[in-house]
Amino acid sequence: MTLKLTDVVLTYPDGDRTLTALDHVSLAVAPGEFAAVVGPSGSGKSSLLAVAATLVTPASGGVSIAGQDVSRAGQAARTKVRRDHVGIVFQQANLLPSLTALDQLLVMAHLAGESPRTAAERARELLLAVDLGGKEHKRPHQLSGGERQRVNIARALMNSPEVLLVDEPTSALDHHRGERVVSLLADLTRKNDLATVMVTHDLAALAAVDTVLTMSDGRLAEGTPPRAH
Ligand SMILES: Nc1ncnc2c1ncn2[C@@H]1O[C@H](COP(=O)(O)OP(=O)(O)OP(=O)(O)O)[C@@H](O)[C@H]1O
Repeated sequence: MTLKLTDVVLTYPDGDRTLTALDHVSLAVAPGEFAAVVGPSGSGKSSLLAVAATLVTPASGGVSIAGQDVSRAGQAARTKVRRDHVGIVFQQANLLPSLTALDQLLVMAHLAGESPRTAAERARELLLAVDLGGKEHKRPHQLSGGERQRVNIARALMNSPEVLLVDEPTSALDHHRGERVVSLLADLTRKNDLATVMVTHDLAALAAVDTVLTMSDGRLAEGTPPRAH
């Protein structure tokens, strides 16, 4: 399993008490599997993504990414695992306003110390894969919301991650653009053998996923997605 959470408990201080955001959560996502996480506001979806992204350390339980146990790893080791194996797509595209689509991707490679030539090749391939061939030199304000989200996805794949974590990718998009982004995520998951976890409120998006995980009060229940046909 590429992403594995075992009996994870995450708590936050809440006045003189503690709030349990994740209450003994276990999940496993295999390469090529597209999982959606749904559930009411405050049920723990973002907390689950943050733990899987190694951005927060749970109070107890195991977190394994691409075969590496990161639950007891220090800050530097967690950053390395994140940089080498995890792609993260946030809700808002948060692209840098002055950079072209191509440069948004190259910044990532530069930060990772990759050779500019290999990086440029890979960045062009990824922009083609998200259907933005010909738009490499456009800046964010020259792109539609859906196109910006696709740049965001391509950027998350620059480090060739095994795990892709996606937070509400369709919330700023109309139905048609949202559908396109979700079907692109499904394609990329299969083609690149990614273990993808997508938090969503968008019920239409569930037709494209393999697994639906439902969070409620910090607990997780697994179900089968409704099929369109
Ligand atoms: N940094 C924090 N400090 C304290 N409590 C937090 C923190 N982050 C989240 N919480 C609490 O943890 C619980 C789970 O929050 P989380 O953001 O994971 O829910 P969510 O399902 O993603 O919600 P939404 O759909 O509204 O984004 C909530 O009760 C929230 O108030």
